This record gives sequence, structure tokens and C-alpha cells, in this order.
Amino acid sequence: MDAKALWQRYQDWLYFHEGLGLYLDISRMRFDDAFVESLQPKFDKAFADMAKLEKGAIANPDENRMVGHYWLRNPDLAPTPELTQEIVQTLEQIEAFAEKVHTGAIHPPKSSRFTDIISIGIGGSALGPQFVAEALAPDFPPLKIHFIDNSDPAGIDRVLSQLQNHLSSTLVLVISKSGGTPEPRNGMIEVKKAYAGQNLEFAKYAIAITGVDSNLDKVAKSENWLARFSMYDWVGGRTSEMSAVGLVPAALQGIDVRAMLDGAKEMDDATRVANLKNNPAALLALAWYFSGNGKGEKDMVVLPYKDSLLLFSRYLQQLVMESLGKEKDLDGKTVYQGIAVYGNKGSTDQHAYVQQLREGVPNFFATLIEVLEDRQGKSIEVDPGVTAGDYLSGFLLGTRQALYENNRDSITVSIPQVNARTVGALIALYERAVGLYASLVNVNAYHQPGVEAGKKAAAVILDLQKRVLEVLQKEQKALSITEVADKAGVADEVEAVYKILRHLHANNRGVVLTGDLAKPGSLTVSLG
Ligand SMILES: O=P(O)(O)OC[C@H]1O[C@](O)(CO)[C@@H](O)[C@@H]1O
Repeated sequence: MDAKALWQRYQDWLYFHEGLGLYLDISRMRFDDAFVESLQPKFDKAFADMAKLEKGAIANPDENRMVGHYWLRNPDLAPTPELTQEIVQTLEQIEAFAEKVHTGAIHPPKSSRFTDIISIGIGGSALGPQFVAEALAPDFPPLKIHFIDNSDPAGIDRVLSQLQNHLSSTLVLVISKSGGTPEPRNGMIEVKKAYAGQNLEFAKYAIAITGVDSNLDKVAKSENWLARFSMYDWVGGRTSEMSAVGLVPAALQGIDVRAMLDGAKEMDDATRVANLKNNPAALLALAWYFSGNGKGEKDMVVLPYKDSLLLFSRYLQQLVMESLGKEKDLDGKTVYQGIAVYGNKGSTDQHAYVQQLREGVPNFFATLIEVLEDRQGKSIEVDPGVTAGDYLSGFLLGTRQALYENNRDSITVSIPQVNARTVGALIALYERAVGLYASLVNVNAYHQPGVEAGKKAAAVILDLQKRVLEVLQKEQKALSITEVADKAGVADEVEAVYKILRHLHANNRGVVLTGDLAKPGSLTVSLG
């Protein structure tokens, strides 16, 4: 396509949201009009599905749940007045709580102010809060947030050691919708122990954000924790940033949560429009479908050219991959759906993997996120008439063009600044695009059966560990790995038994492996 035709295509497909100042450009995705027409019936269905979902239909049939994250930013849309009231009240409670913490009306037992937060959670109970903190927290927030988002002992130690002199003024948020996920549970137990180690009464520092009557909720209630905020069963983990999960940590950090909700609401209004060309989420879904042939054949590489949006790709990874990555479609047919997402930030990645994007295997489409405002305040010139921000902008435009010239497609999303409204809008834009795309490819975007399988498999390994240790205790002599597996009644699991023993050995857990470590089959194991 020549330059003139491309300029025309750019203008034909450019979406602009006036209120948000947000642009979406899908002109560098090479679909044609016939393709768009062919998808129209699928889009008609997707718009109708979405309208039903917003009205409270059971859109997650497996879990028999409504899907209501849209109501969080427009409570009047909730299907009952009780739900509307609950959403409004929770937001007011969150703001009132944050205000009391900021003024010191709520303070730790031994000092006048809380200074820090440890946020314990994983998946949707961490990724949104982490993305938003990185994007929006002020440079000197009223409370500085630290995350424990794994069951990694060294990671937990790192956070606790950084905070060891401030633990007495550190709030602990334990965030888990189910209230039974092992990683946050482990993190909570370790953090609780650290508080006890400094003679601090954990309950006076702890806040639970969880489903009503979950295990975590029961513990928080019985121990009389400082506060409890409820998660609704109609909000999925990966779409929970605008529920208490995201709003409590954001409000505590001094982030304008109302503006974030407003931005999301405004985007929700725009993406409710049942007209492909006037709906930015539908345009995104169209572009994804085109690129991957409706089968996720191409990966989504997300490149925000702004440091503060670094974690957007990680956030999107869960939102997109956990929602769309499904073996079966809604009719039970095996489809192996999904879109792989990765990314980091520009221009940094131009000195890492963009070489492959430009010249290597063409198995992706790029999403470039542009922020029009370079910084607040004036920039100095790094060359005559040129600022660092001009360079960043040049790198984005150059990469877009270089990719296109080599038949690599890209989408560009442009926002005027990174602020609470635009971040809320970006989250809402992608939530809706995922919902619409799921409908196009006929998968349930709101369950995660694959993750459950992984959780169960991990529980089996821990059970195996118990049985292996029982064998060693009973036998009280050196055994080969095969003998341990046989005696534990798990001959088929000999490799897992070996790996469990190797881990226990490496951590001085009373298990000694003797022999040639390069030949696991020759090792003997005993209790040391
Ligand atoms: O908030 P919870 O219940 O601890 O779950 C954490 C995450 O685990 C998952 O269920 C599976 O990864 C996610 O959907 C969820 O965000």
C-alpha cells in the first residue's frame, strides 16, 4: 500500500475517544473489508452476549456465577438495588478507611502513623494492585507498598528484611478472593510469625480482602483483624482491580480511586456501543481475531513506551491468557484457544527482543502503547531542538514503521497521560476486548479449569512428600530412591520422589542423599 493509501487507511480506522483523549489505531493490521464483513454476525452475537452479561445473566455457567465487574464502576447497572447499594457502600468504606489511616485516626499500637503496606496475594489479587502501584503511586506516597506474591521463602525474606525496622508501622493486606489459595496463606503465616517475633500483635495490623465466609474471612473475624473488606463472588480474580482488591491498596497509596473508576466507566460506556467501528474494544477484538485467525496463532507483544506502564503486559498476561486459554469451547468441543501475551516496555526492549520481532519468526502482532505527554514540566534539549521524549516518541514511530515494512502488524493505543482515569480506561478497554473476543471464539472467559488442575497436582506432590518421609522414618536405614518409592506405594512416581528428596536434602531438612549426584538411580537416601 502506498503512503497516500496508508494515510487514508489510518484515518478510516482511527478511533478517538474525546472524553478520555484516547486513540486506537488498527490500521497497521492488514485486514480488508471482506474480512470485517465476514465477522459481523459473530460481532452481533458478541454484543448481544455482552448486553446479557451486564444485565446479570449467568455468564460463567461452570461456576454458576454472574459476571459483574462492569457494575463496580457504574453501580446503577447492577441487577438489584441491594447489589447497587453494596457496591456504593463498599467504596465509601474504603475511602473512609484510607482517610482514617492517612490522618492517623487509625494507627498502629506503637506509633502515630502507618508508613508501609505489605500486600499478600497472587494472580488477580496481586497483578492489578502491582500494575496500578507502578503506574500511579505518587513518588512519596502516604504509605509505601511492598508485595509478597509467591510462596518463595527468599522472596518473603527480602520483603521482611527490607521492612524489619518498620514492621511496627506496616499494614498487612491479605488479599484472596477464595481465601484458600496456598501462596497467600503461606505468605500470611510467615508474615504473622515475623510480627510475633517483634512482639507485635498481628491482628492490629492485618486487613483481609476476601469472599464472605471464606477461610481467610473466618480467621480475620475470629482474630478480630483491624478491618475486613468483602469480595463479591460475581467479580473474577483477573477483573477485580476495581473491587476492594485494587481499591484498598490504591486508596491507601493516595491514588485517586474515583478517577480510576470514572475512566473505566467512561470506557465501559464506549465499549457498550453495538457498532464495530465505534467501539474500541470491538476493534481490538477484531484485530486479534484477524491476526491469529481466530485461533491465537500469533502472540500479542505489548510494548508501552512509558516506564510507569511496565507492568501492563504482566497484568494483561493473566487477563488475556487465563480468560482465553481454554481447551474446550462452550459447546464442549476441543479447540485449544488462547492468545499468548508478553512484553515489557519500549524503547528498552528495542535493545533486547525487538531484533527478532523485526526480522525473526513472524509469529506475533505488536501492541504499542503511546503516552503523548512526555513528563510534567518542561524538558531540556539533549540535541539541538530535541528532547529525550522526542527520542522515545521517535523510537515508537520508528519501530511501528520498521515492523510494518517487514510485514509485521501492530496496533497502537495512545493516551494523553498516565493518570488514574487513563489507567482505569485501559483496564476497562482490555477487559471488554477479552469478553468480546471470547464470545467470537465461543469460549468461557470467566473460569480457569486448567489452573485448578495445577493446584491439585501440587497438592499430590505435597502428599507424596509426607508419605516418603514416613517411609524413611519407619525404615531407619539407607534406601535407594526406587526402594523409597516402592515402599511408599508410588513406584510410578519414582522421579517425583527423587526430586522431593533432592529438595529436602538441599534445605537441610534431615534427608541425606549419598552417592554420585549425576546418577540419581545410584543414590541412597537416609535420615541424617
Ligand atoms: O484471589 P485468590 O482466590 O487467592 O486467587 C488468586 C488467583 O488464582 C486463580 O484462581 C488462578 O490462578 C486466579 O484466577 C486468581 O486471580
